[in-house]
Amino acid sequence: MPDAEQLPDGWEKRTSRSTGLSYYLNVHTKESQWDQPTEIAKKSGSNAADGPAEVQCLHLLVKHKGSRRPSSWREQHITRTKEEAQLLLEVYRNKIVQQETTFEELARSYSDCSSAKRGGDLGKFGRGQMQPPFEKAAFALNVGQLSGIVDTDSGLHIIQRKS
Ligand SMILES: O=C(O)CN(Cc1ccccc1)C(=O)c1nc(-c2ccccc2)[nH]c1C(=O)O
Repeated sequence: MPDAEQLPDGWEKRTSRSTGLSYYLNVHTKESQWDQPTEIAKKSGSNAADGPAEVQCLHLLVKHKGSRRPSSWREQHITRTKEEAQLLLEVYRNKIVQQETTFEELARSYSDCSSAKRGGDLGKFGRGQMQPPFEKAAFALNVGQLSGIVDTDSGLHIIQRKS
């Protein structure tokens, strides 16, 4: 059983401002996770030879009033705050982790991205195609893994890598 305060290299323990819950931040990829890490934090893009040329991911985007385009198929004028968006995504993420529903079902209903109609499926993409924070998080995922909350100019996302 790992010592409660002893974290593997590359991780920091943080507290969510919206929920007060503790989470863990990978200082290299800036990606967060709820589960206490047991392995050294993965470095993004550590070696092109080791990373995949492209990945296929699902994502669920929750926009907020600070998003670059605070409008979507769901809501013409998005006024929620970033904190409210974070809270929503934490609820969605927990539902997926608890297997109460599927990523695709939630994305289809609640994602503010046009990919909602495809269950959040973005298809395959390579490096240089997505916003840097999104790319870093997506390429740091193992196949099947669910990201923490990822912050881009479009809004807040959770990402699941499919291949
Ligand atoms: O950021 C902007 O200025 C406007 N965008 C970019 C956009 C707009 C329409 C379709 C795809 C991307 C979005 O806000 C946006 N970003 C995304 C996005 C962001 C990261 C990864 C995948 C999709 N989807 C959307 C959308 O409306 O559907």
